[in-house]
Amino acid sequence: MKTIIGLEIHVQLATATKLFCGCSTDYRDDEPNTHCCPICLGLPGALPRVNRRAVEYGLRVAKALNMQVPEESEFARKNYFYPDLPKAYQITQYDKPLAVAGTVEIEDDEGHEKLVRITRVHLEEDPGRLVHVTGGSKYSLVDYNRSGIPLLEIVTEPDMRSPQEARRFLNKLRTVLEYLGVFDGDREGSLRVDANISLEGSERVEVKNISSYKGVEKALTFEVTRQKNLLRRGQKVTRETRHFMEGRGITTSARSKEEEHDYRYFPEPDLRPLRVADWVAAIDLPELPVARKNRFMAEYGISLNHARTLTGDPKLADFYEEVAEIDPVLAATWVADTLLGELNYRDMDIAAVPPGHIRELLGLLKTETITDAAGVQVLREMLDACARGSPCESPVAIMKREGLGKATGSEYAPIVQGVIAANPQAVEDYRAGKKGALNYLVGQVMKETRGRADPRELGRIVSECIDTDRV
Ligand SMILES: Nc1ncnc2c1ncn2[C@@H]1O[C@H](COP(=O)(O)OP(=O)(O)OP(=O)(O)O)[C@@H](O)[C@H]1O
Ligand SMILES: [Mg+2]
Ligand SMILES: [Mg+2]
Repeated sequence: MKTIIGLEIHVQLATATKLFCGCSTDYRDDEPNTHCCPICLGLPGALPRVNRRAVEYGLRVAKALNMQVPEESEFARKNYFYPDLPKAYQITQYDKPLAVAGTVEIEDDEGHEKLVRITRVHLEEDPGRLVHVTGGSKYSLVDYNRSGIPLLEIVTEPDMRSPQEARRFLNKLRTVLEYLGVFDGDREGSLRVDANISLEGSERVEVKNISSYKGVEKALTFEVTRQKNLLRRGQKVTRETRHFMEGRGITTSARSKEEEHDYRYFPEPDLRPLRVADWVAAIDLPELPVARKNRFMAEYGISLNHARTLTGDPKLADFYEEVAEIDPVLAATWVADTLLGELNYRDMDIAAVPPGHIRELLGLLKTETITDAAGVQVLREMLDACARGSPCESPVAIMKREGLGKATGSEYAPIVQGVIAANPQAVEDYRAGKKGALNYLVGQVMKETRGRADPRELGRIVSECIDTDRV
């Protein structure tokens, strides 16, 4: 049974001020209702003016998603009565959106490239936020700091065929938005998704307001199972809106289609239509993820996997380019595999790592001043210090302090002798032709030298020692 998924994504645009007034959007640590004015409070007689930057950001997204920008687009009033909306209508766009008909390339479940069509993008204002007081209170509080924050709603065609595809689409979209610099992914609630899902031939269900990618994938996976079970039992899927309960990983019915509001949309009389089609041509886009990935492979000679990982986040890609010079392939392995793994383990951001230090470490590795194993130890020491907020010690300093420089032959000759003497069985096995025995002996020496010996060199020396012994 074919699964059909379409998404509506609300992106919070990272402008300094709100969509229709000059109130600051940076209210994160501030008291409720301190970023408001007559316009975003919807007081009678207040008139909105469109934030030029928000329109520009919308157009950047439109251009990056290969969309068409019509000659004219228009704001509309969406009427509903709820305390988060002081005007009793939301200013949004309805039948004349900012842009239409785009595409995003993703990988399907078989690993092939496929296009997800974008139906439209439009600008709208965020409503306020209701705060429900716990403990059986008879009232709720409302905070209008968020009221009027610019949102870009991106609507896709129902082109995704599995919850995993939906997740990959969102990842891709998020990367593009970060490259465009129109969106601050670290801000809570900066991307909220309504996920529509149906099984071929049945009604669709809309799961509203999911605030994480994992949440979208989980909610959709739950819905696939729920809807299949209904059909298996001979029941029907009803057209309805559902909520996702993040904690329990399930969706629950919110309202059926018949209970939907009639929003009585009409053109916003206080704002003139936007005529911005010409503006699009003048917008310069930065290099986007696909182009950057291809350039990384061509320019630095690195693998597709490394290029994908490194360009998946613009900050990481910039970081890589800052340290790539000495040896691009070595740098790709260390940044994409080792460093990223160590950062994830510590829940650290790449921004906390000084590129100069990684360049220095790569230099030590390249000149074989330290071994890979000792390099990892140096890196860990360094990141632990950064994570504690201590000054970030340089790799050379750590290497010297900890004595992690590559061991010289004369330094580990006695250790090799000791290991050979202590493991006669392994020596015997090696002589009998077992390759694994040599690796074991080398491992023992590595352990005693704390990874400071070069394993290849060591292999040669250990086997030489055993062979000489024999004579
Ligand atoms: N059969 C379907 N199965 C799954 N998704 C679908 C199906 N048909 C349409 N969709 C998706 O549902 C979404 C339709 O959103 P649209 O805004 O047009 O309508 P709506 O959900 O009724 O309106 P709104 O949510 O704005 O009140 C799109 O993302 C589209 O891809
Ligand atoms: Mg919808
Ligand atoms: Mg909508």
